[in-house]
Amino acid sequence: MTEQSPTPTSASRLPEPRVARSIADTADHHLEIEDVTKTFGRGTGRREPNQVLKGINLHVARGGTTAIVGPSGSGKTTLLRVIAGFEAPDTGRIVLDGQTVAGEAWVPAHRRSIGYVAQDGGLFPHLSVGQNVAFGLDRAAFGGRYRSRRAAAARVEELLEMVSLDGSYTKRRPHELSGGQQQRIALARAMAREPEVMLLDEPFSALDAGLRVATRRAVASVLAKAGVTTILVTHDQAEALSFADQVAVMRGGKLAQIGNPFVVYTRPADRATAEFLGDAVILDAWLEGSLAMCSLGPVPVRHPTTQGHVQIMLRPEQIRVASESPIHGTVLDWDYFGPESSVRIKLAERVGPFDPRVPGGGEIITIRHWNAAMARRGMDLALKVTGEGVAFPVGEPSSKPSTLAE
Ligand SMILES: Nc1ncnc2c1ncn2[C@@H]1O[C@H](COP(=O)(O)OP(=O)(O)OP(=O)(O)O)[C@@H](O)[C@H]1O
Repeated sequence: MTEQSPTPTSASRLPEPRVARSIADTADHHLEIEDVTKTFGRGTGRREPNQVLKGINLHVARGGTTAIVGPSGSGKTTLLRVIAGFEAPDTGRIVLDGQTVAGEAWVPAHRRSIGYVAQDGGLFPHLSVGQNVAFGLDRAAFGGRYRSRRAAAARVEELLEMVSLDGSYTKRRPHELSGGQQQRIALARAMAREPEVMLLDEPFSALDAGLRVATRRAVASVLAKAGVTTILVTHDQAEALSFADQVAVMRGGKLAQIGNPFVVYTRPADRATAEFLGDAVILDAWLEGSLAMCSLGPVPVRHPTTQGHVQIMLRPEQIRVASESPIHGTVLDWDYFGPESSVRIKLAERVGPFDPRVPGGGEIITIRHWNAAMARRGMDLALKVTGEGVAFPVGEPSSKPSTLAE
């Protein structure tokens, strides 16, 4: 099967997720989520019950950053709300700092030492910036440290400074601020209670590309300095990979893979995860030992779990244009993105007698190249693969709609 083959797409046909060991397994756990399930609409009204969380297991290391990434409707926000205590799980257990907060015991949201920043920031439009931040300040808490007006005002200024906004902002109203500034104030308000865990629910999604990166960096730096354990929910794979030291890929109410960003990107557990986390070149191959023979030549595979006929996955940046190589392809077309181009190439067809162990070639692949000038239609390119591929069993469903599958 080439990248162009139509592939089954319905979520129900996706394979059962395979959960890799988490890097948090060996760390000091701040948060443990064990076998958590949640169903909405059970026994109420005419709606069918909808099981949104189907047995979630996740360990979060103290002071670490975890990104939960997955397509829309996969249950990410529901999981955050269960962690925060806004929803109770049906089964399973949540342990926060060694204390069970959901399961055999129940600790309400306001007693969990968890901060929450929503997608739109959720600032009160009728209150000034200072009043919004002060709202998060529990003046009776911390032994009444901020009970006096002056102490509270000083603390508000300190919190604004923490998110790189000076005291002149206190009198402004939320509508007088940029989206990025509003998100930083929402973070300051959530930080006012000095939570040990911060939950961020797509807080950067409404910002434009440049502001998004800058705000994400600023927020990450504030949380890291304060040593707050952070969980970010996003459907943006690049954001998840760059923000977190642990990425949990969610699909259909389950975690398909948990691991550090490099591992989940370069060694995805299955084809759907591979395609969700970035562009993937998927080719038919014949695997013997740890070497897969495909139309791009022999490609090493790390820890193969199967042999014989497989599909091999490479990232486009692993396929380079070489000055000399026995592997050839012809440029079909390209998309220019400024710093690089996406180049579509038809691989040469193999000549010679049929052999099931040697792919026939002719697949269409997409690679990336920095030099737009080299991409001329009909041009012959010599290609070579760098690094290792990942082998999947033949016929593993794709996560892409068939109309988008290349
Ligand atoms: N309170 C609720 N009552 C009934 N159904 C709900 C409720 N909250 C969420 N759902 C359903 O649960 C499913 C998962 O929703 P959820 O918001 O957790 O997904 P998500 O992965 O965060 O999606 P998105 O990225 O679009 O925000 C959806 O089908 C949604 O309609």
